[in-house]
Amino acid sequence: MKEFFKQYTPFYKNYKLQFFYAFIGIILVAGATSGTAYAIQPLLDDIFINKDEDMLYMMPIFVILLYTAKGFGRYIQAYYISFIGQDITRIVRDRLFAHVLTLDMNFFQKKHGGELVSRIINDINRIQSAVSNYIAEFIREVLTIFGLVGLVIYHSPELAFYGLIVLPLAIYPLSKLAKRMKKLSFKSQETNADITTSLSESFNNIEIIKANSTEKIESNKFSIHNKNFFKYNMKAVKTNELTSPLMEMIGSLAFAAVILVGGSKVISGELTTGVFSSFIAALFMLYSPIKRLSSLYNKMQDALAANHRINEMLNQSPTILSGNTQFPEEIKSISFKDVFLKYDDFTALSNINLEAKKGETIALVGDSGGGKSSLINLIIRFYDTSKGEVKLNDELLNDLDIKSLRENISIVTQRVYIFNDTISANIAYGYDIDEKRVIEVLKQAHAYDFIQKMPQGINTTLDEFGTNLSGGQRQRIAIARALYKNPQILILDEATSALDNESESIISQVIDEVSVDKITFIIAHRLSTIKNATKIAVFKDGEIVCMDTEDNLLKTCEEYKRLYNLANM
Ligand SMILES: Nc1ncnc2c1ncn2[C@@H]1O[C@H](COP(=O)(O)OP(=O)(O)OP(=O)(O)O)[C@@H](O)[C@H]1O
Repeated sequence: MKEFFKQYTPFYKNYKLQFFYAFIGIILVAGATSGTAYAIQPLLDDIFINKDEDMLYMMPIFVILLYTAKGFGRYIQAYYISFIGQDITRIVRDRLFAHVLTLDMNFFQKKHGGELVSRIINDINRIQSAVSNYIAEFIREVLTIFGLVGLVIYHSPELAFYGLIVLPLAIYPLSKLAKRMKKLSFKSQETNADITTSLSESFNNIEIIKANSTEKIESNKFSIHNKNFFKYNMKAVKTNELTSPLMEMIGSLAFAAVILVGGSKVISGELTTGVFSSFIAALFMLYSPIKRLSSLYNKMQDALAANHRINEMLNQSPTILSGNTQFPEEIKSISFKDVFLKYDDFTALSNINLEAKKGETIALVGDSGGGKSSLINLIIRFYDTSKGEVKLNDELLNDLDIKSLRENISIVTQRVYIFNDTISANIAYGYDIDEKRVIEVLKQAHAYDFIQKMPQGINTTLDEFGTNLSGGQRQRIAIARALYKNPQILILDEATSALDNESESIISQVIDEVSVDKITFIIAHRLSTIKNATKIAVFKDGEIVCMDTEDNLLKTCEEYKRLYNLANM
């Protein structure tokens, strides 16, 4: 808990004014609560017993003022405290998202999107009350307790002793309950993340689910997570709701003692009825803030668990670090020397030696899982080599500024990413929109014809998954996007797989034309796409087993011949 506040206290200095207003509200509420208990004494003694008429007119005004002050206090406290809580969570959520985006590809490959969504939305919501409301409630309840304790002691120190003596008895069971709450909060949050993960997985794979009629299986899987969530929430309710009856039972012991001792004092005339009633009222009122404090402590456990998970992510730092050298004006070559790549313990690439020069197109072929995409992962620095070096001109790739490296690389993969925005914004993604250039690259990618026919041409809005486009049209958009920034390295990973033969050969021609001043890497299963490549690297089990032109490979490389024959069967 200490750590939690250490982490969030620095935020508070930006909200001095809001805290000031909230504090006034808190004082009004705490003061008015004690005032209400106090008012019972003159009400009974002066009005009912002494028949004081002045009091009869003053008391109603006093009560109205008291409740008005309390209502006003509660309102401004609630408003300003919420403001602080909402604003801090907004900032933490922004920070967390920005931080997560800087993490390695490896992180995203291991974490489910749904889990990340759950942390950024649900976990941060959970800390919102803790950074604001709980603090305010804590201060308010403590002040109220002080006010009421002061009042009971003022009325009768002896009775106060009997009324308050049982309080320490409550500490042990309450702390047990709090510990249990902490454990349950963790569980409940984990199962909540499972639910989000399961949902996002299902919606992302809806095509496969429908095509295989697995709706029932998926909804059953979801039900299990949902049931677990229910189970832990109910356990938490069971624990949390025990606080109140427990406090009341312990409290009843105190009341019994007070009635016995206080009642006999009233009978013997030592205490007036008014003082005794005011005392009892204050004691009654006292138990409710104490109860609230302990349930606050339990709720705080939930926030601590969420914060622990948030910190887990905030404490992760990227291992793919940027160098300082800007990407060269002109690329001359990229070379791999004795390169190895491991994903955790699995060696995906070994002994890679390859050099590509400006103007060359290198094709990467081989069976699935051979390591082709892994080589691309190294060029764009989604991963770093485990051994060996990759150089661009004479500069180590790792010494280059990552942003400038990626600005000079365009990659088109089989999976096309479309953003919910206009076609021109999709093409110029990350750069200013130059409509002339957008049209130029759309023409190069043979996409302009179908886009012209759309209602608003290049200003037509695409939906997030590009569902208003065919697979081939989406790929052309992706190719146009890759060409837009005129990269020095162009990577096409199965980029033309969704195109028909005719379109593919047209696009291949375009790529041949644009690649004269670049280094181009092409991964393609359709070998017709790569026949013009400068050289073809044949991958098998993470190694390049042959590398040459197609003609030579057909003469010398058994593995290529096998692939070639397979493709032409
Ligand atoms: N992020 C990763 N973590 C762990 N293993 C991985 C990861 N990415 C790839 N692999 C493994 O590395 C090996 C090479 O994968 P890679 O994607 O480079 O093959 P590929 O030749 O591009 O295959 P395909 O033609 O199917 O795209 C495979 O066995 C794959 O399971």
